[in-house]
Amino acid sequence: MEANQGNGRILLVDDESAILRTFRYCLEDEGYQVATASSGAQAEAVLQGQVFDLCFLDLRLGEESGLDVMARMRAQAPWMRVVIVTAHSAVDTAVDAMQAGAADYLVKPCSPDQLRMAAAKQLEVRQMEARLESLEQAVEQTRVAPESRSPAMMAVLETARQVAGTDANILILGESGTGKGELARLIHGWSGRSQRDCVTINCPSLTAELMESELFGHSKGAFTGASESTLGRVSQADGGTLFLDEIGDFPLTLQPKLLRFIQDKVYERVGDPVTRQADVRILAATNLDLAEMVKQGLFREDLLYRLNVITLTLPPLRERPDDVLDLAERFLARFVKEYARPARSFSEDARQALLNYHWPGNIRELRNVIERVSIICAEEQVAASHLGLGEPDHGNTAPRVGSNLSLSELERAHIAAVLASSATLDQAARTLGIDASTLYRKRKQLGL
Ligand SMILES: Nc1ncnc2c1ncn2[C@@H]1O[C@H](COP(=O)(O)OP(=O)(O)OP(=O)(O)O)[C@@H](O)[C@H]1O
Repeated sequence: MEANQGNGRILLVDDESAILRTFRYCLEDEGYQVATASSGAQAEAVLQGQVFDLCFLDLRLGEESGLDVMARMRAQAPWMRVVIVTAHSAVDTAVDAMQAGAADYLVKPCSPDQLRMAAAKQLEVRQMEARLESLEQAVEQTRVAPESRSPAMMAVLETARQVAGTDANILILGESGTGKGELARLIHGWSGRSQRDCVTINCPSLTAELMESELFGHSKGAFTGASESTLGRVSQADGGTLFLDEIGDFPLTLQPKLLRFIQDKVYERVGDPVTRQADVRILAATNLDLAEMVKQGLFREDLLYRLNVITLTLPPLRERPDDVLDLAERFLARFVKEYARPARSFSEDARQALLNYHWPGNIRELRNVIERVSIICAEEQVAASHLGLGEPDHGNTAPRVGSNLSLSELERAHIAAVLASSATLDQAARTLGIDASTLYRKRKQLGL
């Protein structure tokens, strides 16, 4: 519980000024930031301007129904934990409040120790909740240590390590599937910010309006459907790192607001004029040619110069032949363990096939191929025929409607062909008749 010492923002709501004063002194002594309100309306006004992790709420606020006040506060700040403060005689109402979403209750009069413990307990939960998302992302896949025998890759890793500890913004370039997201998470892990979150935003998946509220948050009622306030990714990344994946697809109309945030570290939530600050290190990645996009008026030059203080370019897998077999072996070991399958090694012809293939989908494609082979290979040794890698044939063997293909194979081939002939993801999505976020997910899913 000591981990929370001094690290929590607490709102006290009570109509008795003596209680507010005593609670405040006790909690400020612990190093917490404390604000007070003596009515529901005042509490809501305070919540408009500041973010709190925890609220101690007296349900008896004059004429107002404490449960209504709690419901309004929870809609405004759903992340905030609420502890009900109640007299012995009103424990029943506290129990109702807990059913309505309060985290705990405290019976008055309480000792300073009881108050401190109640605060520490809730702040610990709040902190754990905030970290859960990033941890889930991290454990989703056991990451293979970033070892490489390729000189180009070794140079990138070396520079990445050197600059990780600075707050310089980094732009990571490379073809799709080369591991840009992976490198961003490594840089965060090597930086002094690793105890805080590395928050990722996938730029193509959102329209300008949704992106603004995703990034900066919004207040309740800011637009139709905004029934609850949200904190926004920038606030979530405070003290940590914000990774803007596929920055080339960041909405042009929103680029000035991102630029201002990167320059001045200040922002406003949608529908809320209060200017807030966040200390966030920016990493961005793209497989697009941003300089060319600047020339075409599709990307702001000033934003590009803010993002690319350091540029790291990941080599495509076909230029890392030394790493292909190492990676393949590591993926094989991992997937056969995961699926409890018999394959243990690659035959000589399989090794040759892995080396001869061009890997247009880079590490992502290699990973998908090895995952598939781990499942289908019933022998100890994987043969070239299991891998099913032929050089891409530009002759007349392209999948055709009505040929001997499953629906998903046909879908994959069609999406790949449309992507190859489209200038942007948006254009490809329009041709395919799906929205960009669906296309984005499908690309990842199909390893394109
Ligand atoms: N060094 C590595 N070791 C193991 N797996 C890796 C490594 N680098 C990347 N991968 C895996 O390859 C896949 C693609 O990586 P990642 O998403 O980071 O690529 P990307 O360049 O960001 O792709 P895109 O541009 O499509 O977003 C992921 O499944 C990732 O886990």
